[in-house]
Amino acid sequence: MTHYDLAVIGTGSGNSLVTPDFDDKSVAVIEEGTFGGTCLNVGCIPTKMFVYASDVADAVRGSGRYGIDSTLDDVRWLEIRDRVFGRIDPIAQGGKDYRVNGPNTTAYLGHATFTGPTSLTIDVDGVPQEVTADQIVIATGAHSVIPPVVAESGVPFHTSDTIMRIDRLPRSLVILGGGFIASEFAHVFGALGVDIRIVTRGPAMLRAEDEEISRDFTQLAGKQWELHLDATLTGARERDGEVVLELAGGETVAGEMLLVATGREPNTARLGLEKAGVATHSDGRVQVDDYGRTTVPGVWSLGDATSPYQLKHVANHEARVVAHNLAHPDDLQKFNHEFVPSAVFTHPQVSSVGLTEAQAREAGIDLTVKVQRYGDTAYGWAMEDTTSIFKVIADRKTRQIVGAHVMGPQASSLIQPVIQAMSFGLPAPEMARGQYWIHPALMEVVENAVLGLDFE
Ligand SMILES: Cc1cc2nc3c(=O)[nH]c(=O)nc-3n(C[C@H](O)[C@H](O)[C@H](O)COP(=O)(O)OP(=O)(O)OC[C@H]3O[C@@H](n4cnc5c(N)ncnc54)[C@H](O)[C@@H]3O)c2cc1C
Ligand SMILES: NC(=O)c1ccc[n+]([C@@H]2O[C@H](COP(=O)([O-])OP(=O)(O)OC[C@H]3O[C@@H](n4cnc5c(N)ncnc54)[C@H](O)[C@@H]3O)[C@@H](O)[C@H]2O)c1
Repeated sequence: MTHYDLAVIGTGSGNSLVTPDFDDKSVAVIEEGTFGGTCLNVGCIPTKMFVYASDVADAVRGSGRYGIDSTLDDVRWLEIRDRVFGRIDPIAQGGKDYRVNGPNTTAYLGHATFTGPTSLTIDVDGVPQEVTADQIVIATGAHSVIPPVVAESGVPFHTSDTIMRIDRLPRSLVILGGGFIASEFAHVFGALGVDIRIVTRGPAMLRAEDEEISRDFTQLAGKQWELHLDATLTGARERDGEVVLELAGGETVAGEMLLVATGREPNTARLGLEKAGVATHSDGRVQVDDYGRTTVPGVWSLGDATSPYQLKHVANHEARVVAHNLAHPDDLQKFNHEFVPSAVFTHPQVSSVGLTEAQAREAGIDLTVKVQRYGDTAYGWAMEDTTSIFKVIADRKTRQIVGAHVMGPQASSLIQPVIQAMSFGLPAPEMARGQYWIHPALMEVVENAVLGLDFE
């Protein structure tokens, strides 16, 4: 039995908990998979590197609009893939080496399970290692949910963990799901020439977004990809080297490969939380208070293991707060989840922060709403844009922006000034008038959106 000041389970955002505050302390860092966790290895970073390549392919295809003739001659998939992982894999390996050989940390490469409130057993290649710690952090992330119909059918399928490493592009890809991961991979593979067939149970894509954005995005998605909305999956089988999904009503959708993107659930089921007394929500997320404390003193949690957001910037924020709190028990900081933005790096990009229009109406806010079309600004003319929108929603009484929802090029960047205004309580008129906006930058879309709010 080895005792530590701190034990961290999971090396995604958990890896950043070993701050200089722990320089003279002993820390166990435990990882059963690839060092660096989801975002680095199978999430944000590789997906966005692929998205960039796919954006370039789309730009080539679309160049005729500007009087430039070009043809997309070839897509060298293996080079695209190896550019991504040639960059990422050494970072994961370097991170692991640093924890294995670095100062004051001991790396345990195996699956951790609680045996009591302050004790863990770690299965390292079949050999149990017993560890106790004054403080333990559960930063175990989440994994893809596989609907039983798919799991029990025995058909081969990919998840986001495996699809990026395939050896050749399929002719066609069936994607089950219509959320973040489905939309991003539809763009990645669709732009590289794969026929995309999306099967999702809802009536629209990206249903968690503002209704107008979800509706407009679904329309554009339908022009790029084959969409099967309102689908109930009843069976799955293989036929002539293809995977066939069977839907209620008798329709079938077939493709050379299947990607399952039907949500992610927290990695808490095989953690022995009941032995520690750590309580979870009904969906498996670890229960924490505003400081990241679980129901057991000395046990903390952060990121996808506990958060409803499942976003890397949230996991990183929570890690910063927990890192502080671990070392400063008399000066605890709170998580700040007030204005959590998100972006979907699909085609076109989508981003959002704050309340949707429907949520704001439901909250009884006296609203002013402006939908600014990119195409009605100078830069939008340069882009020949006809579909992109920046929607901003404000409270007429307080003059504060309560939400923004964007669909179009650079949506993930354009939304940032609104996030800033909301976070620092800057009223919309001051935001619009109190600073210069570079003319004729694309950012004028934001300026005009905020100027268009009606506070009379
Ligand atoms: C395809 C995809 C794209 C994404 N893109 C974005 C994006 O663009 N922007 C964004 O903000 N978010 C994105 N996300 C979400 C983001 O990746 C996650 O929110 C974030 O990585 C969660 O970090 P974490 O530290 O909580 O968990 P993770 O990074 O998942 O780390 C948890 C670690 O714990 C380990 N572990 C689990 N259980 C145990 C155990 N019992 N013992 C030992 N080790 C264990 C796991 O192996 C894992 O390495 C994406 C996710 C996916 C899947
Ligand atoms: N850019 C980003 O920030 C980014 C990118 C990828 C993933 N993520 C994170 O990962 C999380 C998980 O992504 P996701 O796309 O798997 O989940 P999601 O919750 O975004 O979407 C799941 C989709 O699957 C559909 N679905 C669920 N069960 C189904 C079934 N049985 N048959 C057909 N359709 C079904 C849902 O209706 C929904 O459209 C996201 O919520 C997000 O937080 C973030």
